[in-house]
Amino acid sequence: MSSPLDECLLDVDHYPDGNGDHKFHVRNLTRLSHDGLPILKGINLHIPKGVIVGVIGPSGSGKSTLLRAFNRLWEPPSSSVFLDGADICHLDVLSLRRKVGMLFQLPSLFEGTVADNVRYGPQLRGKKLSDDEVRKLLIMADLDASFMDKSGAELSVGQAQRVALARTLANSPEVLLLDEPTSALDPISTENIEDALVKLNKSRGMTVIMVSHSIKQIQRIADIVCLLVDGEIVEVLKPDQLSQAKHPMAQRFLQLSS
Ligand SMILES: Nc1ncnc2c1ncn2[C@@H]1O[C@H](COP(=O)(O)OP(=O)(O)OP(=O)(O)O)[C@@H](O)[C@H]1O
Repeated sequence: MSSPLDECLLDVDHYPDGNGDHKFHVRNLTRLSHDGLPILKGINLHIPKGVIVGVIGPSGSGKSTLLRAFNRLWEPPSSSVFLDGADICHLDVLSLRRKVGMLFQLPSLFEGTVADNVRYGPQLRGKKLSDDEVRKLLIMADLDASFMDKSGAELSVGQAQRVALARTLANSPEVLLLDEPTSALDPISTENIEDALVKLNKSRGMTVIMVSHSIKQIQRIADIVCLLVDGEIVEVLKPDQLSQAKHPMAQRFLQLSS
């Protein structure tokens, strides 16, 4: 019997649409720029439930574009991205983004306190989180509950990123998309965020898809790594097998990045 990680390596055609074992299923995902140049060239990928997937590759290879397709920040063509077997183009976009939360490189907090930020998403749906619920979410994001009444403006970038994580977690996402979430942070803040992600993955089975420029970071936390070169996934490897990448551009990228 194959493990979930092995399944990620299999060709998409082995599975019919709606296979329940995968969180995401990407089929022939293609994007052209306004000038007609290919940005994504027919990506095929299965992402099993509950894994941490690292996406790495040279600058301009299409990593952010791929990530943004998963919650329709970029609208993919229909029948190319499936969440739990459902074409995401047919889902209500706001419910999709609650299920598939996203953190960016730089946190952008709203005006008000940390608690106001964390309460934001549920409040849109008419639910007011109690102080206790806010504290729990902050702790889940590896931030001390005493931060609750601080203003967003008082925080360091690393603390603000963890508030942004708690704000995302308040929507109870099943998947977290992360676009270089620690590239603006110092090593200690980076470790705090990584710890929080690993805990969320282990304790809640949250699926995490993370773009990172740091191969070391990917090796620390990812279960599986997708190497994207020039709009194509050229390798899907386990983190300890990265040195075995065969594609010449992937090898060069890995050599220069290590
Ligand atoms: N909205 C857009 N319109 C036109 N071209 C775009 C658009 N978004 C991205 N691109 C182009 O698509 C290519 C891939 O961009 P993308 O940001 O996805 O790459 P990346 O791998 O995330 O890069 P980086 O590591 O530098 O962030 C680039 O050549 C970029 O200029």
